[in-house]
Amino acid sequence: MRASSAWQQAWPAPAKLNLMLRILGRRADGYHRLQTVFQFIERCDLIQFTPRADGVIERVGGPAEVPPEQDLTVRAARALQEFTGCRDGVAIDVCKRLPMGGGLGGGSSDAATTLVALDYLWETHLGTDTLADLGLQLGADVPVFVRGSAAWGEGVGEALTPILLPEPWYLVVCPPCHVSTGAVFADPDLTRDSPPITLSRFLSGATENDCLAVVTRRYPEVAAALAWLGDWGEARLTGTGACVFATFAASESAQEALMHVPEGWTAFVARGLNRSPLWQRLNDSS
Ligand SMILES: C[C@](O)(CO)[C@H](O)COP(=O)(O)OP(=O)(O)OC[C@H]1O[C@@H](n2ccc(N)nc2=O)[C@H](O)[C@@H]1O
Ligand SMILES: Nc1ncnc2c1ncn2[C@@H]1O[C@H](COP(=O)(O)OP(=O)(O)OP(=O)(O)O)[C@@H](O)[C@H]1O
Repeated sequence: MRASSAWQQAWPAPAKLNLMLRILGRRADGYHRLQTVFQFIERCDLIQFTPRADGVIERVGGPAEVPPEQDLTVRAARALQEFTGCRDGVAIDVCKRLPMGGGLGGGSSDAATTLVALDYLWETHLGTDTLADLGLQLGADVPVFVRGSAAWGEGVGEALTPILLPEPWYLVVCPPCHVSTGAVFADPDLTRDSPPITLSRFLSGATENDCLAVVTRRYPEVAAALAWLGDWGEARLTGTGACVFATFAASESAQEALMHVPEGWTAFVARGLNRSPLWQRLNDSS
């Protein structure tokens, strides 16, 4: 068991954007078959892990609205402990900076960072493939964060092919609503029969998100954010929302747009990343 302390030693859990999202069909278990493109952004939650020798897993800090036992960090730590039979425990402190229910995958990323960090700190040595499989049991978005590469995603989002994309600046706008991913995927009006496309079709401009119509009907705030952002560039929805984003070639132009975001919406500018900062953090430790 390796020691870890101070916030400077915190592990990053970055957000993701879905640069496009197609829904090809629904499986017997209710999950949907997708095609999507994941890219990370440099905006992160931060998580501090303090290993304990007594086997106890506890969350000592985190979002008040998520009870500790339901927190994906705690659930990920328990899953790893049970899978490996490891007798170590951990105190987990989550500094939440990503909006929840925003389609940025914050909870999934927190789970992935917990799996990767504890696999190192507990010296369980499962490695990426097994951690990604374990993560998939916690959420469809967890494997991409475990693997840490921008990717073309298929299956339920777990069949991942790493890709290299331009790394532009994004303006991400978060309207004041919390989208339930489950409710969007359960909506009878959801498009579920999109024909599959190739990566090159995406690269030549097929960037639709099949959740858009249902999300904007259920959440007018998302429609308003898309309309506002559309004046600055091509406005897209990430995942099931609520966040929307647009691409900028230069940080300055993204910052200029940020200054005009209407009051009441949170927003930030962040660089796109093909490699998750989680892996840089792991390399710094090793
Ligand atoms: C929309 C995306 O964020 C795109 O990256 C993901 O597909 C959602 O990933 P996630 O939040 O990790 O999803 P989970 O926590 O596994 O599932 C939340 C809910 O979304 C639905 N769900 C999710 C992923 C998927 N491929 N099909 C689904 O139908 C399931 O009904 C589930 O009840
Ligand atoms: N550490 C955590 N951070 C955020 N949410 C968590 C966490 N643990 C559990 N949750 C639960 O997961 C829900 C979804 O949170 P999350 O921030 O991942 O949404 P999201 O960005 O819409 O995700 P996705 O794009 O994967 O659907 C929250 O509403 C919360 O109830």
